[in-house]
Amino acid sequence: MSEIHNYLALHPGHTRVKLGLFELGPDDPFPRCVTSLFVENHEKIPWSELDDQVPAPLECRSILTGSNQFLATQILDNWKSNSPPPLTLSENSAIPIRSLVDVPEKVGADRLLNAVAVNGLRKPGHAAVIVDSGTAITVDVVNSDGAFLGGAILPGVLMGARAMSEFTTTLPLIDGKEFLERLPDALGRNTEAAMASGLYWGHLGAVKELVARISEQLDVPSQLYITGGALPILEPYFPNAICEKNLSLIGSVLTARSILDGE
Ligand SMILES: Nc1ncnc2c1ncn2[C@@H]1O[C@H](COP(=O)(O)OP(=O)(O)O)[C@@H](O)[C@H]1O
Ligand SMILES: CC(C)(COP(=O)(O)O)[C@@H](O)C(=O)NCCC(=O)O
Ligand SMILES: [K+]
Repeated sequence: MSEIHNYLALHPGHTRVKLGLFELGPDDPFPRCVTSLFVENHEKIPWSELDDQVPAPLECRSILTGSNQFLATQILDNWKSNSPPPLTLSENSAIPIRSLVDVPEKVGADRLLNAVAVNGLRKPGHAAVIVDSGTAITVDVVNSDGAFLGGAILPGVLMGARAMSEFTTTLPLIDGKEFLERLPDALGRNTEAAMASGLYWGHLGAVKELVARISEQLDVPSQLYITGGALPILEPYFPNAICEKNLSLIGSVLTARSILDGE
């Protein structure tokens, strides 16, 4: 009987560390999520919360990926002494995807991992457009053969808020949590409200425009996948999209299997 493995995936981004525990058999197209949690970068990883659910160290394969190298090194330095160190990715060529871009090694591993996950989930014969709205926003494409074609990179919502206050002498720093959790009126009647409107609705508009323009270039039907911390903002406006908060973790687990099983 083929063996199902447990996987612990950690993905430090520029805002949060995403962690998840998954199960995956050798022939499964994608892993089953047992549990996942997201920890703000300034907070400690609550290992004790996971301890009940994480199997004994030697029975669990672990992988550490992510766009934030600084945080990845910190996690590695503080790795639990009774567990074997996690698999890390020193180069993109270890990620099981063909990359048809100018310089494949320069692509953020997070973008390729999302694409690997989508290749496990995608309808056969369909291409996919992948939106990851996090610290930065990426809108990428995999073609119907599963190759990564590149896409667009733009500032994330909170980065935009920070930039407006840093690059002007007049605009305040508005509280991200507040405006992201309450739908702003498009017609803002004071500075803060106008900034909240621009950031919120501008983010939605930018993503819609990029998805439309990129989809137009595809010669086969495509599916839309959305992930990232701003997923709750986008989800209501893309009723046909597949929304998956764990996309980068799923891609990490599929990558770990491909490396460890030498597929
Ligand atoms: N409650 C929220 N609603 C909508 N968007 C949010 C919320 N909280 C955070 N965000 C957005 O998500 C981003 C963090 O997303 P995340 O996927 O964790 O980042 P990273 O790209 O670094 O992995 C924030 O910078 C912000 O733009
Ligand atoms: C664009 C990114 C900063 C996104 O990072 P994130 O918002 O997920 O933390 C990351 O994918 C990256 O550093 N990319 C390198 C350049 C490239 O992908 O071409
Ligand atoms: K992102």
